[in-house]
Amino acid sequence: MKVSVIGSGNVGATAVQRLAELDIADVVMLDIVEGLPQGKALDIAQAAPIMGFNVDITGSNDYADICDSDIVVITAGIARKPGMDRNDLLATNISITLDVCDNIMRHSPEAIIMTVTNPLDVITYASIKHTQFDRGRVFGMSGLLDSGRFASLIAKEINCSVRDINAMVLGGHGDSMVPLPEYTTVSGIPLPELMEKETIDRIIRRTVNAGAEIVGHLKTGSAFYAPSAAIVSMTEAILKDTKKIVPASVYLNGEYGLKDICLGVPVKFGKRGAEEIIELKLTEEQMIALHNSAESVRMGISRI
Ligand SMILES: NC(=O)C1=CN([C@@H]2O[C@H](COP(=O)(O)OP(=O)(O)OC[C@H]3O[C@@H](n4cnc5c(N)ncnc54)[C@H](O)[C@@H]3O)[C@@H](O)[C@H]2O)C=CC1
Ligand SMILES: O=C([O-])CC(=O)C(=O)O
Repeated sequence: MKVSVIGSGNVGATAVQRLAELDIADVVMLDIVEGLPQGKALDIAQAAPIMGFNVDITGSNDYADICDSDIVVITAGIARKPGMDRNDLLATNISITLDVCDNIMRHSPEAIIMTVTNPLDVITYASIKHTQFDRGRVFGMSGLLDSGRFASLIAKEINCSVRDINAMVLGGHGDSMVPLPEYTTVSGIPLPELMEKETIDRIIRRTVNAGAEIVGHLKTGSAFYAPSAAIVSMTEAILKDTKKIVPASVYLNGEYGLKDICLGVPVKFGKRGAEEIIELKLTEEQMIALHNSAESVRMGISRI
């Protein structure tokens, strides 16, 4: 098995470290900056004897090295700084992404593509249109991260183990995301049975703002530990064909009443990538929120 990660910055390099420690695939890390992926790859490889993993880690500036990848993860691009919206990254990141897609088509045309670069849903849409790959082979990491944040905040609030929580956040990876308390459970108990609406609303507001909250602390960039964890969880589901269901940004073709857009919905992941979209029964209010989120993604799409 082989996974290539494009972009060796905070998200890319941390994802490579986590992937290496998982010990299930050789990893190529690539960046436009000379020396950066080579140095980080060497550093990670030299942790292998200490941590006990045994996969090859290659750092490169040459796309020939990504040949025959099972999965290519795109993290190349700029990250936001305080005061910026994810959409402010679009102009720069779209041209980077399309260049990366051209190189994937040339050097690893059979690969599954996981996009991470922001604004996530617009970048995923552009990647699908540009590559013309089957929609199961191009999808974005977003909802698993947002659900992880929701779950972490719930666990803190009720003082329980994060392991007992299954959270569900749909919609675009931005301010319009749609956390679903009714589909979020603690040991099988739906959240609204455990918490007052005001408490849930407060946690939802913090979940929606979680990326910006971290940008506000870091000042120089955005989150990467939880994002890389989500990348690796989805990668593992594909490589091991586990059929894990998590929310992710996929191309919708009528599901949830939406067409020709990428948006976060529950997806089953296996060896063919995004193998199946799960259609949840939503209340009218939830459906309106999802469609409003789609509208804000469409505004980004109209700019490409
Ligand atoms: N989908 C999600 O949930 C998340 C998305 N992100 C996004 O991921 C992206 C990366 O974030 P970070 O790693 O923190 O940024 P970073 O600035 O630490 O790393 C980005 C890397 O991309 C490289 N790069 C730029 N242009 C390139 C090109 N043409 N080819 C190859 N490499 C290129 C840069 O040299 C840099 O090393 C950002 O757009 C950020 O907004 C970050 C966290 C979560
Ligand atoms: O906030 C950002 O810009 C990075 C990101 O998408 C996240 O951490 O959710």
